[in-house]
Amino acid sequence: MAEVVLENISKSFGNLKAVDDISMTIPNGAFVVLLGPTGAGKTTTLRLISGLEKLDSGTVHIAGRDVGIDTPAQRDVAMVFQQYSLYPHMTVRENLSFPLRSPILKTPEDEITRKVNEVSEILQIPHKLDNKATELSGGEMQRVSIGRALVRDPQIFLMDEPLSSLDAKLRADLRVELKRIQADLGSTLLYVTHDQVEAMTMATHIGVLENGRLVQYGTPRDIYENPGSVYVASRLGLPRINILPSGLFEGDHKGPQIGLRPENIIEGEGSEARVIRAEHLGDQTRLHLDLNDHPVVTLIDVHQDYPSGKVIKIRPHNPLYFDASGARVN
Ligand SMILES: Nc1ncnc2c1ncn2[C@@H]1O[C@H](COP(=O)(O)OP(=O)(O)OP(=O)(O)O)[C@@H](O)[C@H]1O
Repeated sequence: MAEVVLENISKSFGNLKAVDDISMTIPNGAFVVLLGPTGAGKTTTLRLISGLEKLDSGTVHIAGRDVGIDTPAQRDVAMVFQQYSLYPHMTVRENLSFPLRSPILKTPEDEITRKVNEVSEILQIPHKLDNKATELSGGEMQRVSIGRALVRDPQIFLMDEPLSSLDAKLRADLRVELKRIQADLGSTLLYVTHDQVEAMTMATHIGVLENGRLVQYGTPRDIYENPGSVYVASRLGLPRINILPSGLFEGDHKGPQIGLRPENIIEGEGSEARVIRAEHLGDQTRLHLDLNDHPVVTLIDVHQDYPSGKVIKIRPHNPLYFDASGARVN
């Protein structure tokens, strides 16, 4: 496992800057999550590190070595894609063994058997080991794809939404397993996801991408509590942070836009808001409000009754402030 350092890396497709001057260090043993909407440049960043895509400019160092001219195989990275990439004519066991049989690794047979069995247990597919890859469901194929990476001991794992095609229960199980494996082995991992829960629970660091640029890089807590912009603040937190004109609330304000997460809204005093509806999600209840023609979403006590049309009062508590362009000001 190794530290990976990106220095000023860029990649364009025609006129489009898919990755725009990104510099970041992925520390040895870190679990780094890249967050950003579709098209932000997450997959291209992974492909540049793996060598599947060629850099326009900048450098990638893996374990202190510039890998600029190395092939993907020479870089010794293990990549898991969103779409499964298995050998269809091979069994699950053969698919999982394949990476270990490379002439470079020369893994002994008993070691291959041990690794394949261990990984199939983790991924809950030991009963499918002798099935052909074509005889698996989509979720099973995806687990075998993850397994093909996990049997190896690469410099870095690069994973592109590896859990997105799985059902909620399996996703939750594998989230815990992946984090455990990474922590046990001290693996270095760069992981792309749209799923906030995955990002908050697994990451040691989060990098937020916007139009090919890295706009913030820090711990999950830092990104949540100290976002540098409306854009970053909107990446984490469910329901999403409410961004409103500050003038909707009385008092002095540090900027023209106020950012309110549910924990920043105090009920019972302040500005009047009308209840649109309460959404009962089981473990939480979301309250949709209309505040002077601005929608506001917050959380309320599960047991309280909020009929539509009821008027309540709300006021900010320790809010975030942003300027007109969306940059943080407090
Ligand atoms: N081979 C390519 N040729 C042309 N344009 C490309 C190519 N690969 C990516 N792009 C463009 O580069 C931009 C970044 O794409 P990328 O796949 O890195 O985004 P992403 O953040 O991973 O998005 P998603 O969440 O949808 O996977 C997009 O606008 C995409 O259309």
